Amino acid sequence: MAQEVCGLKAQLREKEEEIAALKNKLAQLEKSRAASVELHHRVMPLTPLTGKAALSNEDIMRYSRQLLLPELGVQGQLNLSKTSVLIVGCGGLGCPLAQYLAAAGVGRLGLLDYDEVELSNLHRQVLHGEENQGQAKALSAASAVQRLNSTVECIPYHLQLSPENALQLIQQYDIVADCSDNVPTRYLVNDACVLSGKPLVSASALRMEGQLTVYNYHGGPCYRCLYPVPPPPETVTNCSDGGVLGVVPGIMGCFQALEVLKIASGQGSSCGQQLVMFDAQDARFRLIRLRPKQASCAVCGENPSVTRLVDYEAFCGSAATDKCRKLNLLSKEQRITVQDYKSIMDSAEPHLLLDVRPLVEVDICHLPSSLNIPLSSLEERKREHLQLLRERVSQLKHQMAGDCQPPVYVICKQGNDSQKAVQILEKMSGSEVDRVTVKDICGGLTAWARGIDRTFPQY
Ligand SMILES: Nc1ncnc2c1ncn2[C@@H]1O[C@H](COP(=O)(O)OP(=O)(O)OP(=O)(O)O)[C@@H](O)[C@H]1O
Ligand SMILES: [Zn+2]
Repeated sequence: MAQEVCGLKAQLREKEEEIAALKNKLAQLEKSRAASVELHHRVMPLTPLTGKAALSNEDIMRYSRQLLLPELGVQGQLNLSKTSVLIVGCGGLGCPLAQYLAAAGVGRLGLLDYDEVELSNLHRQVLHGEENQGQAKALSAASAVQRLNSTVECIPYHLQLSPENALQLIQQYDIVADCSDNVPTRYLVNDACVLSGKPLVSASALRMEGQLTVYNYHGGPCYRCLYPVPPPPETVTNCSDGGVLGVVPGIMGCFQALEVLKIASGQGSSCGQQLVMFDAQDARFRLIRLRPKQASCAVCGENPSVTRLVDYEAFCGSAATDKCRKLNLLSKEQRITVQDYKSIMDSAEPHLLLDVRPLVEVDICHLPSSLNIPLSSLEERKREHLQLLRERVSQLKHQMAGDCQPPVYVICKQGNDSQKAVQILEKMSGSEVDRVTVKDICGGLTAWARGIDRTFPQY
């Protein structure tokens, strides 16, 4: 019996040593993986990418299923290994794009993003996991991509693409993919690609729709040829305002990967002069023939006025990030803070709280006893909604002393739409709504959740 115990103890010791050795090996592997994806905070000159002269047996096995395609073949695979691709934005489009390019064996991937991973990114930015929250998106994406294919050289840039760094960066890559989410960055990437002579595989996705085009490719148009003037900033919707079904950027990012792979392998893209429009609701793709390259284009035309990168935020009238789009439409007197509103609420002073978000957002969360009239209904002067507003105001009037009118406080998600609503209500005539004092609650429900009630949901 004692002998048996001794034997078991020895076995246990052996296993423990084995586990310790494995743990050690794992730690070393983690360390070397982390080292192989060192984060770049500025643009550095890269060594020229040589690619492979021939495929190894391991390459043949790894890429065997695509090597079998006559459209790709060995030469196509070797071409991929010689190609570098810069991905601008490691979000909903950039993640699937980077994943498929790495899996397919592209030689070098530049992964650029200034932002960090947030919980609300995870439904669509599929290279990032829960444990990556707070980490630079570029690093998180690069680590995931390296796990998938360690033979691909990955260069994560934790910085914002700007007129100061764009040319130096883009000149070092063969193909550029625009996976960003704002108009100034789109013009910046376009101009830098035209000035450096690089094809630009560009896509976008919002709500249930996506679009894709390849610009500046084989004599085709550039982004400016088609959109010489930026849209007014207030007409641009982003994912955090309009929402997006995660799989839609997933499909469009994969589509970008397809076009990049076709260009890189030598097959060429057929999207140089057409716009692909994807409608997820109807499960339909539509192809629209685009107008050709314009002789009058400011950057790629015959007499270009844009010969170096300019100030794109000034040109577009909006910031090159979608984080802080704060409108400032009202005077100080027309606005109150969330703290002011909390005091009004606590004092039980009669008032009307008007929530101007779309119904779908009110269903997610709302403050008690608010009246919901979406901004669009106010803009369209929807009769039944104005009637509702009149009724609520007159009910409240009974609680007021003398002939006083109850004040109306307007709230939305971030305090932009509520300002527009205040302007609309102030312009309304007495026959539409009674004369009332209308004020905006600065920063909306986001400010409420951050400054007053930490348990209130943020989205
Ligand atoms: N000029 C830029 N330089 C670097 N990265 C950029 C630039 N402009 C946009 N991006 C990045 O492009 C990505 C766009 O992806 P996406 O719209 O899916 O993400 P998001 O901005 O995190 O989303 P949400 O709007 O839900 O917060 C973002 O990660 C953003 O940080
Ligand atoms: Zn052009």
